[in-house]
Amino acid sequence: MKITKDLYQSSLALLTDFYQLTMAYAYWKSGKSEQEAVFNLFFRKNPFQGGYTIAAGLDYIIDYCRNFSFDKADLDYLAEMKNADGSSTFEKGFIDYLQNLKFSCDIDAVEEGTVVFPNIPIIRVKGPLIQCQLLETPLLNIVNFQTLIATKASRITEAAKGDPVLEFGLRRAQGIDGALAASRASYIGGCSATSNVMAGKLFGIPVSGTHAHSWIMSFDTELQAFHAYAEAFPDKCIFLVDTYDTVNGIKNAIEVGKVLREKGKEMLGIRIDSGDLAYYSSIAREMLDEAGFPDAKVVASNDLDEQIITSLKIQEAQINTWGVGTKLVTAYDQPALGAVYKLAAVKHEDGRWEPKVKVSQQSIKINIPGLHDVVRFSKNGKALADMIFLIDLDLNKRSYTIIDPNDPTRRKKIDTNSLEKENLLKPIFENGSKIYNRPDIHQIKENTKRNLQLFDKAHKRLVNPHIYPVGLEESLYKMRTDLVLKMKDYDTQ
Ligand SMILES: Nc1ncnc2c1ncn2[C@@H]1O[C@H](COP(=O)(O)OP(=O)(O)OP(=O)(O)O)[C@@H](O)[C@H]1O
Ligand SMILES: O=P(O)(O)OC[C@H]1O[C@H](OP(=O)(O)OP(=O)(O)O)[C@H](O)[C@@H]1O
Ligand SMILES: O=C(O)c1cccnc1
Ligand SMILES: [Mg+2]
Repeated sequence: MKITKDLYQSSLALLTDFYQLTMAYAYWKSGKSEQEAVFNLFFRKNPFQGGYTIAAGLDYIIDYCRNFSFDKADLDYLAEMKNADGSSTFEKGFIDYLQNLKFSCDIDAVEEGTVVFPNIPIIRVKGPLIQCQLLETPLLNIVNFQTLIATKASRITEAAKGDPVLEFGLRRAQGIDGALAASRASYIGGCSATSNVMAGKLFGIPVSGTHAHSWIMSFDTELQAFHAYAEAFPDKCIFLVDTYDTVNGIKNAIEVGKVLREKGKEMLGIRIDSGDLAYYSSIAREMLDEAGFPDAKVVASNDLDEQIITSLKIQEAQINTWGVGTKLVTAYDQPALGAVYKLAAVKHEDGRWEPKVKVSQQSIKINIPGLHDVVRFSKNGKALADMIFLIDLDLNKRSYTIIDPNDPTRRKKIDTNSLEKENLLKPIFENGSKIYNRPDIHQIKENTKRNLQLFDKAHKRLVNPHIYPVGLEESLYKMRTDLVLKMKDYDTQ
């Protein structure tokens, strides 16, 4: 079993729901497999009751699509599948079809690190129906998790107000692949480093850490343990001070810090992992300052999340660096994003695109039909609104009206005079060939930072954020409403 990022670079065509394969077979049987279609991947609600979301996962998707093929073992497995009556599930002609299948879709997507909102297409896939369909499950699997964790990391780092946040989650993450993806997404979202060494090696994320209580406990005294650590790592000493008695632990750290200084080395700091973190961090700060260690940092950990960090900031806790594990990598308070992937249009033989809609009792569940794009309007470096529009719309008009897809009374008129506009969907694949230059992980992280600066703090606050306007351009809104009404009539006939 390969457990590295290479996993995404081998054949993973079977990493899909069985129904994608049964639909693929039925598309093939009914002669529809090559019909062109467009699917959009989007989510309906920002996670964590927040006001924004950070897109992540595209790099994995690029690998997935580039390596999209059924290898011999995959095909043998499918050929062996039987129906209840003993007949083959998939006939030989279909297995041969899959053997020759080459990824040939166009994919447009928002770049990783982009701030996104409900209803915006994060990924748009255009191509043969059968291929678009087979991509549904893996695309959702990848984007849902990494986007969720990048968003959680962003919230946690926003709460830390510029202090470094170290991701310590590996031991509590959802399995091996979940841990690796979480470390990657946490870095994209704003964390400074990870304790996960394999993530460091695979993705180029900085690796860092301190030491555990077991190190202290393995010696007769805490002081002996600190001295021994200082011998081994004179340049990397962050002493964990709370194994027995926190105040005494700080005293011991200072004592060893002085010995280090005599050798021309500086203790980096201390870590506190239990008790009242506001109280003990303030005591630590005072003791360190008084002893002549004003540059020594106070690291805190212990079941932290954005709410506790916010509270500790309000209490004026003297914490410089935050170690966050469990609640970050498991997205503890909301374990899934809920992004979906929906058919938006199919192309007919005469070249005409037909928009498609799924009617639902819940208006939030009605998708946005047709071939559309999304543009972000901004002014003087501040984002004002996002507009989802049909791709043949004239983008040089003086003004537009955007309408909330779930509430037609929420509208906004956009006078485009002196506004900057950016198309959020960037071309990634054209006819199956990658045309996108992938940024490295540090550039993606920078993109997150740049994107967040575009948004007013009212949209970024953790509780009851101000809703950022995202709407359908009027003519798209009308087309969608008409189509829903038409499909409802059709149903009741
Ligand atoms: N001043 C504080 N304000 C708000 N939350 C805090 C504060 N200090 C610590 N916490 C949080 O309270 C929770 C529990 O802390 P508690 O004092 O119970 O430590 P603990 O878990 O008992 O320590 P130990 O590891 O020794 O069991 C943790 O999530 C911690 O981050
Ligand atoms: O608290 P998290 O955000 O998950 O961060 C990681 C935690 O992992 C370690 O202890 P561990 O939880 O293994 O043991 P402990 O709680 O008994 O200290 C570390 O000391 C942190 O407290
Ligand atoms: O390096 C650390 O301090 C660390 C690493 C993993 C989990 N908790 C703490
Ligand atoms: Mg713990």
